[in-house]
Amino acid sequence: MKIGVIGTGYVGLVQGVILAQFGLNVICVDNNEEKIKNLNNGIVPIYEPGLEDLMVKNIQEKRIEFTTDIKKAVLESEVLFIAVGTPPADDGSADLRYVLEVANSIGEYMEDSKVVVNKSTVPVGTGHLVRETIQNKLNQREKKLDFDVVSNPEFLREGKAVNDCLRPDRVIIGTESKKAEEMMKKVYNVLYINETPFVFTNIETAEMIKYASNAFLAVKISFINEMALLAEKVGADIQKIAKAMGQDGRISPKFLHAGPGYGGSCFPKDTKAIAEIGKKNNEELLVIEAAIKANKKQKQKMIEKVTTNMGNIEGKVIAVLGLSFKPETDDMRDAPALDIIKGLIKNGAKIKTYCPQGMKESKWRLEEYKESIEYSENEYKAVTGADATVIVTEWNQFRGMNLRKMKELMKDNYLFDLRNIHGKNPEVRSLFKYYAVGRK
Ligand SMILES: NC(=O)c1ccc[n+]([C@@H]2O[C@H](COP(=O)([O-])OP(=O)(O)OC[C@H]3O[C@@H](n4cnc5c(N)ncnc54)[C@H](O)[C@@H]3O)[C@@H](O)[C@H]2O)c1
Ligand SMILES: O=c1ccn([C@@H]2O[C@H](COP(=O)(O)OP(=O)(O)O[C@H]3O[C@H](CO)[C@@H](O)[C@H](O)[C@H]3O)[C@@H](O)[C@H]2O)c(=O)[nH]1
Repeated sequence: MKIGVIGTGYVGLVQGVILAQFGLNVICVDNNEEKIKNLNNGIVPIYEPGLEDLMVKNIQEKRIEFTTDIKKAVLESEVLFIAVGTPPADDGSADLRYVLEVANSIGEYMEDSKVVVNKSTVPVGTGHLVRETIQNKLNQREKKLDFDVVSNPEFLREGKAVNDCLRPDRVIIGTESKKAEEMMKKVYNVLYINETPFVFTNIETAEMIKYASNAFLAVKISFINEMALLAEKVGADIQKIAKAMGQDGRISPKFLHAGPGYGGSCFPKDTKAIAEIGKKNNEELLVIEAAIKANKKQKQKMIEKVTTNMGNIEGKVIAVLGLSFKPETDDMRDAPALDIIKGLIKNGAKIKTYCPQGMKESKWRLEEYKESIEYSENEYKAVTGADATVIVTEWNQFRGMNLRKMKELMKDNYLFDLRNIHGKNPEVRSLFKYYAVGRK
């Protein structure tokens, strides 16, 4: 069976490679020529651990190919995955232009029956919009062709995407067609026969499962962040609170790490998108809206933590360690570090920074502030001469830093540990003026 995957970003590329790894023949399409050129040379354009090796292996075994030619992919594939971006529009709703562009191309080029699978995160109702778009194109071409639409949302986490796709917690298949359902069982045969839980449902439910899952996790993070702010005020310890809460199986310890607020290409965008869906359907989603507000406040609180504890930061040098929104990714979309750096610069600070993967993209995202930012070769160079160090992202190499050396290199000894990674080190409080999140 040949599978077409349209869009080779964080989701499409990983999905394409994993389907090839499952033994299917895959053709991946992107309209970004440079991306396709790199992929054809075995170069993965993103940082995602484990992906390049698996991709190269599948290229060599001739199970995966890359092209900019969407017509070829449509003609050759039985099943077509749509995995293009759904970025936020100005009002926070999901911008469906890329999804519908692809649906249009499918309608334009298909010559036989297809199963069209939506992997992008999309508002409820998009499955039907995709169907309508394809059908309109077929009508224009005066073609009577059979096709099915399936919603198959993706739950991979960046940095762990390969494992998440190889061993998903569950696979959601939303469709009204029995034939399409059977086809999807074949696509995911390796998972289906190996006890991965499958949920078969209608398109609307599948579409909403994705938003509900992301929104729930975002609410959980905003909740623990709010508890952290209170813990600081009353002299409690958020890490002990989270651990004890998590020991209740109904709560679970996951996603209870207080920090600088959630970021990334999904939680910020998807919480806003589902809040908009609520408004459009006259059902205000109060809990999710509160989580969005709390997340904005959390980032502001991190800036205040630095300014109030250091006093005036005008002319001070602040080392920011970690730029990407989480470790093991180069993704800078909605990374809290961006807001924190901007806030510190607006208060007069100069920034020295280092991130293992986020620096290239930060340079253009922070272009406007470039006079106030110096990018360093490593974490020790970044802290050299700094009045304060702010750890924004918990890359392992920052966990393993030699704190004595760090202190010696710094000019003053403020350490703001926004991920609570050094709190248990007995030396940290004697070496630094140490500030964590959610504990004194
Ligand atoms: N990134 C994640 O961790 C993640 C996880 C689950 C779901 N999602 C969802 O999956 C979707 C894709 O996310 P992503 O992070 O992979 O996005 P991305 O921006 O990394 O990749 C999208 C790709 O689609 C390509 N594209 C756009 N229009 C095209 C067209 N008409 N034809 C061919 N290619 C086209 C772009 O060039 C880009 O390479 C989004 O809806 C997102 O919300 C993302
Ligand atoms: O206890 C926690 C857990 C996470 N975060 C932050 O939350 C954000 C998102 O983290 P994570 O969920 O690990 O990363 P993503 O790669 O954005 O993955 C989320 O978004 C994807 C896109 O929709 C989904 O597929 C995944 O299931 C979902 O976890 C990051 O800024 C984290 O630092 C915290 O602050 N505290």
